[in-house]
Amino acid sequence: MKLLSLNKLAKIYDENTKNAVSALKNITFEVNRGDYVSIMGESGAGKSTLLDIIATLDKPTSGQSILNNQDLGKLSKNDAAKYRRKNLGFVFQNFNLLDSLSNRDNIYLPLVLNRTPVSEMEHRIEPLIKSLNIEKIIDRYPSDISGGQQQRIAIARALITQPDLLLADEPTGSLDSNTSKQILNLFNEENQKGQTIIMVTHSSATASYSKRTLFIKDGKIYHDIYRGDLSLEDYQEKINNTMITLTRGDY
Ligand SMILES: Nc1ncnc2c1ncn2[C@@H]1O[C@H](COP(=O)(O)OP(=O)(O)OP(=O)(O)O)[C@@H](O)[C@H]1O
Repeated sequence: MKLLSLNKLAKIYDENTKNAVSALKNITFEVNRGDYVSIMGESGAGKSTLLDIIATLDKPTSGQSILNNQDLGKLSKNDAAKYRRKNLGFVFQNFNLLDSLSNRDNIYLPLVLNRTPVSEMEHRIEPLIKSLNIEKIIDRYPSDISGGQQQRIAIARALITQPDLLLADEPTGSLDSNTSKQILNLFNEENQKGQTIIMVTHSSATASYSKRTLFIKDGKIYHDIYRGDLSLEDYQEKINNTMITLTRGDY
């Protein structure tokens, strides 16, 4: 079932000035519920711009981004903030946890902002504590735990609102390769439980954990590949080969 549709999406920064940058051009694709899509491309290709538009942090110059029948470009700033808190979860490269709050309170934060009753917050955090293996650190503070543990707390914070869509921007960019694998395995577990995920990454190893990889080049979709029955290694090789042809196309 379709969750997200991008229709002929374009973004021009500083339109009608001599500094105009055409960051996205005619982007059209759909994401189904339960999909796990990674977005790859060289620096400056338009990945962050695309993620910002899907995240309702920015608006397209033309075209539409429709999530669950809601045209995101039509939301006012206030409504976009409410929509984000209710329907989207975010995981960032640098975790973005608040040091002044305990890990538990960091996880509760989006629910506090949504005025969720305490009993409901306690009910929702329990399965996350178990599945993300954060029992031992839940009442400590972000500055007292490792990067991988901080990312687990950040994932719990993103999932506690039970978002339609989890958006991740280089979620393993600050982690060593073993810890990255653990975090990516957690994403896979959540995806197997039905969580839809879109993840921006520079790393083919990271992208190989997803079910589908979209390649962006110069603001356009260059390629769209599916893992299908491929092993992690074979899928990573396919992603690497696509990145090589994408890069070579410059010359
Ligand atoms: N706020 C802005 N104002 C003007 N131009 C911008 C702005 N943000 C991005 N751009 C330009 O839009 C294009 C796409 O940038 P974007 O940040 O989306 O690329 P990216 O693929 O995410 O790159 P990276 O991998 O380096 O983060 C680039 O040419 C960039 O310079």
